[in-house]
Amino acid sequence: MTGDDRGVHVSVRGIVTTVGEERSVDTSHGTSELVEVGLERPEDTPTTVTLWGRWTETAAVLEPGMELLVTEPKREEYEGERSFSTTGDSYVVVEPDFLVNVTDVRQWVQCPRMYYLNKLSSVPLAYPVVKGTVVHEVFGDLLRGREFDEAVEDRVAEQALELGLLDYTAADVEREVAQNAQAIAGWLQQGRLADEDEWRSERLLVSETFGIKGRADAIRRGQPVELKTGKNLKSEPRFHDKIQAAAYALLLRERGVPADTGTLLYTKNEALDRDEFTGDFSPAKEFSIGDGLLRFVVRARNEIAAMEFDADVPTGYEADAKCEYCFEQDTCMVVSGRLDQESKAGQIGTAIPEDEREYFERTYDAIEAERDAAHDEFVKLWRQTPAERADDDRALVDLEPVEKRELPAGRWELTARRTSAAVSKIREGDYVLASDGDPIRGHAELATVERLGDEEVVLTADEPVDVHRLDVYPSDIGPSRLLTAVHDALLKGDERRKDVLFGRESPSFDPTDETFVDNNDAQDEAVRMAVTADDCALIHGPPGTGKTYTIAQAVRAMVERGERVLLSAFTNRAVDNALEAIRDAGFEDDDRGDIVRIGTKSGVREDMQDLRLRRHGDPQERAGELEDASVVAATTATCGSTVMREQEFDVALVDEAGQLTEPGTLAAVNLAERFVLVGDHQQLPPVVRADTDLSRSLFERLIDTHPDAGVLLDRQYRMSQRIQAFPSREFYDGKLRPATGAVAGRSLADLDHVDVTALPDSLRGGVSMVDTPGDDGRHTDAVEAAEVRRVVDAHLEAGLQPEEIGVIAPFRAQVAEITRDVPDDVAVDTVDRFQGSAKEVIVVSFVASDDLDSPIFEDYRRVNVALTRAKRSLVLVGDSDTLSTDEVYGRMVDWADR
Ligand SMILES: Nc1ncnc2c1ncn2[C@@H]1O[C@H](COP(=O)(O)OP(=O)(O)OP(=O)(O)O)[C@@H](O)[C@H]1O
Repeated sequence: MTGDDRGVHVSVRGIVTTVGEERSVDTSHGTSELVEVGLERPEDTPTTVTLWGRWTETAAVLEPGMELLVTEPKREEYEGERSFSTTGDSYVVVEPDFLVNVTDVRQWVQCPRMYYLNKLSSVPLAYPVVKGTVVHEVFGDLLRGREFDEAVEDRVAEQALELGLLDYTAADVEREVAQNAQAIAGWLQQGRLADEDEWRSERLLVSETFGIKGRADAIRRGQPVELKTGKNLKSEPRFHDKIQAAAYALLLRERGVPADTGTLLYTKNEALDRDEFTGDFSPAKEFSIGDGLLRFVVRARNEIAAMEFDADVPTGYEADAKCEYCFEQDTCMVVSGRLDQESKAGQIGTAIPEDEREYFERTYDAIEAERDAAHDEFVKLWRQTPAERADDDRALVDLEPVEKRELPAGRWELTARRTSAAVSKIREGDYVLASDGDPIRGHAELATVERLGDEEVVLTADEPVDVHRLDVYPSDIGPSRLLTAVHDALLKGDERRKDVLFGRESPSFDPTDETFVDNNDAQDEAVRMAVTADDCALIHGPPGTGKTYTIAQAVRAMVERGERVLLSAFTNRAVDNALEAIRDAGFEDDDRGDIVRIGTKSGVREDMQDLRLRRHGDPQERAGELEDASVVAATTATCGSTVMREQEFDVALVDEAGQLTEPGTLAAVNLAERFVLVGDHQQLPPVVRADTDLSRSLFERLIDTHPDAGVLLDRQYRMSQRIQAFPSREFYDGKLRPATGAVAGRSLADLDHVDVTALPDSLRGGVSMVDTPGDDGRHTDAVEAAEVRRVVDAHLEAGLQPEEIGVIAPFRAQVAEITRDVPDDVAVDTVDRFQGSAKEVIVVSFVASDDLDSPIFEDYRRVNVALTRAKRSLVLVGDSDTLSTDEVYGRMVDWADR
């Protein structure tokens, strides 16, 4: 038993070991089916649970290894053995930690194949979808009391970019949306007259019992309301629409709200011409939600969870769906044909080659593993205590609500005071769960972090909430976009491109003897390859070798040739750095074309805001700005967005390619005829949650497969020769050299404002080791932190400016410990956040007193990044004995200690 044996919410939970045959038995209520399931329980004895009646349908999808939860079971003792069986109140949940979206359940009920297709290829840019979004937003606005015309106008303007790309004018869309919204407004009005309506819009509901999550369009007097922008002239809502409302009712019930009625609002009904049709024109259709329907929802959800357990592919035979009436039939047949899958609709076209199918399946599984890992993050919202969440840097706790201010459009600005200087992953611009202290069972709202100061945090949200806690919102949009990228590359991609990606053909180049960079041969060659590549070019740039500079020269040369360029990178920072270099190269002055930066306000750096494409406004203007731009810059994640997937480029240039997964890279390169990847696979690898081969970048694989398409930038403009020596030898086969004599000879003594004689002898050598015994802290080391502070102070006293000094530590806790006592302008951060930047002086705190069990040591590439941030002086602080237990770090200590 988990939880309280005698409590109300009793349940039995375990891992399935055996699934018996279905049997019929005669009971006092007639004949009934049953299946016995063996369960292993982590902290209890193994047991058996008998699933009765329609729960045998769930038993049919069960397999050993799956986790099973049965609520409200009956307990039986027989000859000392305890067993369980379902009761009339029970729910049976397969893999309860796998969170299925309500919209997925709806789709699955329509056709399991449709659910699968939707996973592979996210929603394309299409007018009905955009209009649907606008109507939903207007609905929310009306609920919050916003004025009708203003809401329609503003929400249409918000979708200007999408609408413009689809060639719709604002006036046309406003007219149509107004018609749809009229139905809602009228219906709302009736409720208001009765003066008993209690509404709230867009509610996020996550169920820890049923493994379901979703956002209900609205809750009215505790009952779910779903909006559909279609018509329905029958008196009953459509079955799959009912399923959606019923799922929300289930989640509300879990919270103790007695939801038993669903309402579907078909907004188009009111807009129809009544003379043409006969039928039920009322937009709102209510239906009652009984236990049978709720159990149906859970069984459908179980089918999805069971299928995802071993990443099976549904065939469509699972459902009664009629393929000939399905508007997805063609797509379904094409996907079945290309991937040689069995499907009810049948196959058309020829299958992609064996190796591509194998790649597809392997990558699909790896992405699904990422999705599972994202789900684990959700589960932590209720499994971990607030303190554990805070320790994991995934929450800010102990906030005190200060103010709730209503904003003009009915949204809210929420201010809370921070009671500690705790660190977390939460940043300005992030989407977070703002809650009263319990993000799952309490009151929680999805909110945007507008400002995050040391004292205060300011958020905006649809509804007011007393903010006591913020949690990172574990979105799974990432995996969905990755799947789409793989689908687009393999099923829709160009054949020649795939020949190159799969190593069947070598990339070709169209030679030119033009010179692009006159003082650096490797850079010159890199730009030449980038400009003349028919398929792809790979630029390997170790630290400080002018990757950004090379990218700027390449983009300039490409635009000069009349090409349209997509400039992308893993992080916003790299995108903005590249743009800065392009501007520095005089791009705009030459009037060669426009640059457009796509990103959120908080994601884009201040000095690039003028390039940022605004989304609000007139459709034709917004779309024109994007379509006319000769350079479009965005992160690779944004390249997977609906709008970007519609764009076409001659060439995609992707920076930080060593940090991108294969599908992450494909999201950008899918949009262009040819591509250039720039990166360094000896620095940080792709960040992935699950241990799969997604952690190897496409860049690294292609450098291996097509060495001739690659070029190494071998001259670095950053580090003194003394600093460069070790990383060059260990990580770049000794090929890295200083670009000039001046770079080679760099030292603190060159800086006019620095008096080197004021530094202790031990810190004058360019690379130094400060040996500390350390303390026993796991994530912090106070002794080491104190030493780091002394080193920083010594440099400040010698005249260095705080902003010329950087400190790198492996854990955020150590970062916080050090930050407390050094001046604000000294940058203190983890390796991951230091990649791509450099300082005159870098101090590295290793926090290793007993073993090398820390993120910085997981991978030599992290240490490489840490060591190569320094220009003139590098100070390593740590326990040299512990460090020397590893061969590479032993050599590092010898080098530093020289
Ligand atoms: N060919 C060149 N001639 C003169 N200066 C150059 C040249 N290439 C690069 N530089 C200079 O070297 C410095 C480092 O270049 P850049 O920032 O492009 O390096 P990077 O490889 O992008 O660095 P990181 O490793 O941090 O990504 C810059 O100040 C840049 O202006």
